[in-house]
Amino acid sequence: MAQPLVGIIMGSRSDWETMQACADILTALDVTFEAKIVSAHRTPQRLYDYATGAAERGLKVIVAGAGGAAHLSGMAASMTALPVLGVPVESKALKGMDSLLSIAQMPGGIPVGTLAIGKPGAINAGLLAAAILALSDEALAGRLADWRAAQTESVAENPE
Ligand SMILES: Nc1c(C(=O)O)ncn1[C@@H]1O[C@H](COP(=O)(O)O)[C@@H](O)[C@H]1O
Repeated sequence: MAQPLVGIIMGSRSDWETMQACADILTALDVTFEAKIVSAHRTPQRLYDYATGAAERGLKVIVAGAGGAAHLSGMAASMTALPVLGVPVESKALKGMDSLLSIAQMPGGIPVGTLAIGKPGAINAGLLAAAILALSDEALAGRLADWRAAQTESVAENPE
């Protein structure tokens, strides 16, 4: 199996429905990734092992999706120098506002690149991870440019 460059982690299996959109984009762009359930709250040792070992294992970007009190991305970012992108998963009680604020409002010094709530955020996390990797991968930069051109092409000018 090819070396994964992006690590998609999520706090619960219930987040997969959202985070699959990130995986789909990476697949479309031919970017290797892995997807794991890792929780700061429920599996703290798994998170510690994952984050501290990520760079050594060859990952280049981590995308972390979680909902509610979403500590996953911030805690991951505290333990690795890799870029961490946070996807606020929509929560039932507060529609993802809790997830968004707990991911975005990091203290200065430990950044998490925060995306939009839900699937749009998961899609954009995939695109942003690809854009980061494309800085040092010309072929991927070309695939990303093609993807964007196809998207532009698909937008009709007239509403009917
Ligand atoms: N926010 C976190 C973390 C974390 O931040 O580490 N671990 C699980 N969770 C979140 O709890 C929500 C409900 O989880 P369940 O559906 O398993 O009850 C999920 O959206 C998950 O991301």
